[in-house]
Amino acid sequence: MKTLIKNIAELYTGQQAESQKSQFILIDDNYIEKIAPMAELTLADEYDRVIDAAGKMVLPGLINTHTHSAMTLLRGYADDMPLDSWLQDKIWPFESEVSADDIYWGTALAAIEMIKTGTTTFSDMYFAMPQVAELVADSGMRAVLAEGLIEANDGQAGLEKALEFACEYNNTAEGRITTMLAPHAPYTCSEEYLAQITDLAAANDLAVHIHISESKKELANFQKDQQRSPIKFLADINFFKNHVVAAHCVHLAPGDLEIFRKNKVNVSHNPMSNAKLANGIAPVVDYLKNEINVGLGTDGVSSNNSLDLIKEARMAAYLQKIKYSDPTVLPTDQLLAMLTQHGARALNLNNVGELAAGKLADLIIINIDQTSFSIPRHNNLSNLFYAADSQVIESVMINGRLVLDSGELKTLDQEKIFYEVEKRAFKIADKLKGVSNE
Ligand SMILES: CSC[C@H]1O[C@@H](n2cnc3c(O)ncnc32)[C@H](O)[C@@H]1O
Ligand SMILES: [Zn+2]
Repeated sequence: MKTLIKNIAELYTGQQAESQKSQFILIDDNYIEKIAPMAELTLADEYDRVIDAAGKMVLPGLINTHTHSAMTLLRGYADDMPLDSWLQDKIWPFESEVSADDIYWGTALAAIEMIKTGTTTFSDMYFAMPQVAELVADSGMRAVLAEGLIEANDGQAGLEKALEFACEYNNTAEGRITTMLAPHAPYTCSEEYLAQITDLAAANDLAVHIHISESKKELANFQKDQQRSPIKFLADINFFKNHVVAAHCVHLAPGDLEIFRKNKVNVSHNPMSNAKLANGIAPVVDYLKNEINVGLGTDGVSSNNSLDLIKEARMAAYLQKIKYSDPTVLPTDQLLAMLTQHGARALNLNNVGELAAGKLADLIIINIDQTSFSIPRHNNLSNLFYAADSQVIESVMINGRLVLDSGELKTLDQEKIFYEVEKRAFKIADKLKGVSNE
């Protein structure tokens, strides 16, 4: 099937720094065949369906480099707490009651939210990955999936299962699913466990997704117990020999930046979660100055509490401007690059993050014509990042398929998903209330 997106008022391809006016995109099944000015559209450009993008801006689909999708089940369940007690007293007890089916439905709710806010790819570290993969297949989304490993809970059996999942599901769902290994953090996995994961990742050509240096306490505990930072500890065990996506990376010790630069570590910056849990503001400007690749992530919905990457980018810009007392840092073109090309690089995805002939057709169509946020149109990217809400996202195409068409979800049954999530989340919360009241 061939699709023509015509009359695009403003197009950001990611390949050219500047936007282009009045363009068309021709898509052949899941690949972009051609992008050119409308004046160059000829009868030779054949197509089966047309999307009229007059008054619309088209961007590459947005990429969430770090989340725990099914944590939608915990939205609003545990707020305003510090990381360690939030995890130990509220999140982990709740998660111990969550079933594989609950995770399917929680991920479905996440997919609704991601699609409606323009996310086409997400990187998930959570439990019950076969169910997450099923939802990804059903929803039409693109995802990088990894079974999260906490050594005390998962041990060797969990590691075997995670590896089996990664090998079996890599490149499935028409290529929309790729996989990684995901040790949770250096404070929940021992040196031996992390070394074993490092070797298994290398042997199976898998990238690794992990939380690192999220809180001040994590850095202080490591320095007390190990006389080195978590990043130096990981470097010492050769953890960075694989492609690594490191979430958070808020607190660095001297030398850590150089370790990241030398080893080409990819940082997933999660400003909303870092702010809400009061973990601090990551030194993103320093990462960028050192040519360290930075993508954006939302983290899970219990520490955010949404999956909206436009909001995330806005928060990233504001916090970096404050941290460095410099309003020029993280301008809107940089935000877009972090959400698209840099995110794709972080996730080891070569064919998304940019719009060009030969790339996969993952894109979003934004209304810049009839929303108050979009007028006046001095600068549409500025309006998107500094003014808009997700209402401006009109259509979302993933792998050449419209999953949101003029505001209508095409792959997911929203009513059923809302019902299932509400029912399942309350059931777990009620059970835990019973336990703590006894
Ligand atoms: C082993 S699956 C992932 C695991 O991580 C937990 N989690 C969610 N957010 C954070 C965070 O900000 N720091 C550390 N761990 C986090 C999640 O609840 C799962 O248990
Ligand atoms: Zn996380």
